[in-house]
Amino acid sequence: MDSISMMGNNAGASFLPPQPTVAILGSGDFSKCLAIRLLRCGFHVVVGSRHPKLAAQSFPHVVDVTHHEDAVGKANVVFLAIRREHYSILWDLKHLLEGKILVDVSNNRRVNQYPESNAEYLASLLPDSIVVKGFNVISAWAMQQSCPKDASTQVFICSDLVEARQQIMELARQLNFQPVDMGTLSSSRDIENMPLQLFPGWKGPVLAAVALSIFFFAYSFVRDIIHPYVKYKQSDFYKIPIEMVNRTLPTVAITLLALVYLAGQLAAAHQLYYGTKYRHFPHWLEGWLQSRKQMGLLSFFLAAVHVLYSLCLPMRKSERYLLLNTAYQQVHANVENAWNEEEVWRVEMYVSFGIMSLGLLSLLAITSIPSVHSTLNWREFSFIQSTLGYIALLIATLHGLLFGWKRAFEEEAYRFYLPPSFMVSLALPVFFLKMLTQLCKILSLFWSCAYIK
Ligand SMILES: NC(=O)C1=CN([C@@H]2O[C@H](COP(=O)(O)OP(=O)(O)OC[C@H]3O[C@@H](n4cnc5c(N)ncnc54)[C@H](OP(=O)(O)O)[C@@H]3O)[C@@H](O)[C@H]2O)C=CC1
Ligand SMILES: [Fe+3]
Repeated sequence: MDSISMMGNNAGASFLPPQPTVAILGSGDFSKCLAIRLLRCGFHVVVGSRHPKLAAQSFPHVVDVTHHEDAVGKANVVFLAIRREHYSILWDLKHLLEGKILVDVSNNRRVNQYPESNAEYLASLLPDSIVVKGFNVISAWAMQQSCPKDASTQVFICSDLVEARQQIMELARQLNFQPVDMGTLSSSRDIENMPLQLFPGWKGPVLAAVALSIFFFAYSFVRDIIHPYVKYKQSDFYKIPIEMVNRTLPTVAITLLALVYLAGQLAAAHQLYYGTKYRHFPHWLEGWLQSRKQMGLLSFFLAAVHVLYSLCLPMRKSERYLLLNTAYQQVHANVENAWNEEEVWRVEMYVSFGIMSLGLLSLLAITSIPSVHSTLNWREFSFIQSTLGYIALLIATLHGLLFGWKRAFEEEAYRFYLPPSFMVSLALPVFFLKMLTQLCKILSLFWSCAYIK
C-alpha cells in the first residue's frame, strides 16, 4: 500500500512548503491541548465539532474549527478526541473516513471495562478506515507542555497496518514524544489499561513488606515490652514509637533482601531437579522472580529509614536519662573507668557493617534505575546484582548478629524468645541454599563430564 500522505485535499498552491494538516474530532480538553502541541510543531489543525461556532472560542484563531464532515475531508490523519460512548456519530462519516488513519486516543474508567478494546471496537465499526491506537497515556496537561520535564514522553502505538503505525510514530516524534512500537491492534487493550494501573508489580512486594512488618513488630512487642511487664512489672511502653519501629525496619529489610535471593535459589533448584533450564517455572515462582526488583528497592528504603532512626536515637530524652542513671550508678559503685574492650569492638564492627551494607544496597538500588542499567553489560549487571547483592546480605546479617549477640547471651527475654528476630530472618537459610545449589551445580557438571567420557 502507498504511504498515506498527511495532506488533506485542501493543499492549495503556495510558494511556502505546505503545512501538513491534521484533523481532530471533538473539542474537549484533550482536543485543545493536542491542537496547541500540533500548532507548535508546525502542523495545520482542523477541529471537527458539533457546535463549531461555540467551540472556536476555545481554540487559537489559526485553528480551523468546523463541522465533522468538513474537518474529515481536509486531512488524512484524524484524531478522535471523543469518548468511546460517542463513537456512534462516526457512522454518518463512514464514507468520508474510508482509507483514512483514525487515531484512537481514548481511555476507559476501569481496567477491561468492555469485552473488546476501544480501538478494536472502532475498527469493527469502520472496517474501511485504518485504526491506530496511541497517545492515550499522555494527559491533556502533559500534551500542552512543549517539553514536559516531569511527565513521561513515551507513547505506545499499535495498528494492524505497518505503514500507518510508522506514520503515526513519526508524527509522535515530530511532536517531541518517544513512540514505542507495540505491534498489531491486539495490543490496544494493554495500552488502554496502562493509564489505569496503580504501581503494577508492587502489590505483592508491598503486601509482603506489610505482613513481615506486622509479624516482626508483634514479635518484638511481646519480647521487649509485654515480657518485662508481665514478669517484672517493668513499663517499657515508651519504646513503641522509636525502638520497636527501629527493630522492625532492619529485620524486614534483611528478610526482603533474603527473599530476593531465595527466589533465584529456588529457580536454580527447580532447574537442577528437572535437569533442564527450558522447563517453565511454576506460576508463583515466576511472579516472585519478577518482583525481585521491587522487593530489593523496598529493602533499601527500609534500611535507609532504619539508618535515620538509628542516628536519631541519642536525641531522645529517654536515652539521656538512661545515660545519666548509668553514670550515677557508676559513681555510686566507685567505678572510674567504664571502658569495655569487647563491647567497644562489637559496636565498632556493628556500625561499620551497617554502613557497608547500606552502601552496597544503595549501589544495588542505583543500578536498578533503567538509565543506569542500560549503561552496564549483562556481566557487570549480574556482578553487581548477584555477587555484590549476596555480599550485602551477608554483611547486613553480620550487622544484625552483632546487634543481637550480647543480648542473646545476657538478656533473659532474648533467651526465652530464642531465636531472636534476626535469626528468624531468611538470610541464613538463603546462604545455606546458595551453597547447596552451587555444590549441586558443580556435582552435576562433574557427573555430566563423567557421563560424556
Ligand atoms: N483529558 C485527558 O487528559 C485525556 C483524555 N483522553 C481521551 O481523549 C478523549 C477526549 O477526552 P476529553 O477531551 O477529556 O473529553 P471531553 O469530555 O472534555 O470532550 C470530549 C468531546 O467529545 C464531544 N462530545 C461530547 N458529547 C458528545 C456526544 N454525545 N456525541 C458526540 N460528541 C460528543 C465534545 O465535542 P463537541 O461538543 O465539540 O462535539 C467534547 O468536547 C477521551 O476518549 C479520553 O479518554 C486520553 C488521554 C488523556
Ligand atoms: Fe542496624
